[in-house]
Amino acid sequence: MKLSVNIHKELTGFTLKTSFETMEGSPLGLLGASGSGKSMILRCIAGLETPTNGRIVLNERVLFDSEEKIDIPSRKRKVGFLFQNYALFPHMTIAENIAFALGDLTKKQRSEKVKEYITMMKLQGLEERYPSQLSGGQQQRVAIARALAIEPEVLLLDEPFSALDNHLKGQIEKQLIETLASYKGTSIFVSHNMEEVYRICDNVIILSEGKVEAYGKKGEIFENPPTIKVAQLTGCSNFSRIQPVATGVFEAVDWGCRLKVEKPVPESVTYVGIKPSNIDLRRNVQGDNVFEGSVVGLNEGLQTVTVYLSLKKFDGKSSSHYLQWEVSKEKWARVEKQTTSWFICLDEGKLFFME
Ligand SMILES: Nc1ncnc2c1ncn2[C@@H]1O[C@H](COP(=O)(O)OP(=O)(O)OP(=O)(O)O)[C@@H](O)[C@H]1O
Repeated sequence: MKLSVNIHKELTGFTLKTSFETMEGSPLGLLGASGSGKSMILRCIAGLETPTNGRIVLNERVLFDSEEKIDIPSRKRKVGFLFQNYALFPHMTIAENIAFALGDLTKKQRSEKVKEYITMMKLQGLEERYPSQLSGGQQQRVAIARALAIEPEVLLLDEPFSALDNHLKGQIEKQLIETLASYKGTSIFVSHNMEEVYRICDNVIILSEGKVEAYGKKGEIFENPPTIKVAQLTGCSNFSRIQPVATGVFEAVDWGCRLKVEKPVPESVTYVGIKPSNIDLRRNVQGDNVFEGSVVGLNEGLQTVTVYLSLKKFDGKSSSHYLQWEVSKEKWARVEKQTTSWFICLDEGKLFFME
C-alpha cells in the first residue's frame, strides 16, 4: 500500500506545492500551523479539490494526473475521509449514515456491512438514532465507521478530535489508535497539535505555508528540528543566532553565552536551539556550558511551570533574551526552595543546530 502525492495548487494569496510518499503502517502525521494547507492536501487526495497540476497515485492507481488528464471522481477513489466536524447527515439514522457510501452493494450485503462496523465501533443499540441524539464521542465513532465501511485504501483524518472535550479526547484517541492498528491501508492524520501527532504517528511531515519543511521519523524531527519553523512547530521556543569564536566554541549571540561543542558543526549552521524541557540546573558553574543566571519570570500551567531565565553574559551584564525552562510543578517547588544561585546547563547533547 503506497500513496504518492506530488501536487501544486494555486489559490488567491496561497500556493500549495508539496510532494511526499507514504506507506501502510502507523499514520503519517501532517503537522502545520492554521492555514498552512493541511486540509487542502487531504481534499486534493480525496478528489474534493482539483490541484492546478501534479500527480496522485494510490497503489499504482493514478487518481490524478494533470498531464494525462486523469481525474478519478471522489467516490471511486477508495478514500475514507474523517472530517473535523464529522459531517454526519442529520436527517439520516446512524445505520443510514454508515450505509450511505456503500452504493454498489445489494441491500443484504449493505446491511451486513453496516452491522459489522456498528459492532466494530461499539455502536450497538444506536442504529436507529439520529446524530443529534448521540454524544460527541458516539458521533465520532459513527464517522469512523462510515469512513472505514467503504474499505478505503487510504484513510484521511482531518483533526478528528477537535470537537471533543479533553476527557473524551483521551478515550477516543485510544480507540482510534486501536482501530488504526488493525487497518490495512495507508492513513494520514492532520493536526496542529504536536502532542497528538507525536502520540499517534511514527512519521511526520511539517508543513509551513503550503510547503513541506521537514519529513521523517518523528523522533528525529522533534529532537533535531532542521529549521526554526520546524522547531517552533515542534514545541521549541529557545533559539539564538550563533557565531564561531574558535574551534569548538560558538557565541550564542542572543542568549549571551559561549557554548562548547565537541561534535563538528557544519558551516551552514546559523542558529542553535534547546527545548524548554531540556534545560537543566547544576550545583555550581563547573563543567561545559553551565552559566550563571537568574529567574526573571514564571508562568504556571496545570502540570508544568515555565520559568524564564536570563543568563549572566561574559561581560557580567544580564542577557535581555530569556530562555524558557519547562519543569514539572513538583520539581519547581523543590528547586525554588533550595536554590539561591542559578547555574543553568545547556548540555551539548540537548542542543540542536539549524540552518
Ligand atoms: N476554496 C478556497 N479558495 C481560496 N483559498 C482557500 C480555499 N480553501 C482554502 N483556502 C486557503 O488555503 C490556505 C490553506 O487552507 P487549509 O484549510 O488547507 O489550511 P489548514 O492548514 O488545514 O488550516 P486549519 O488548521 O486552520 O484547518 C488558507 O490560506 C486558506 O485560506
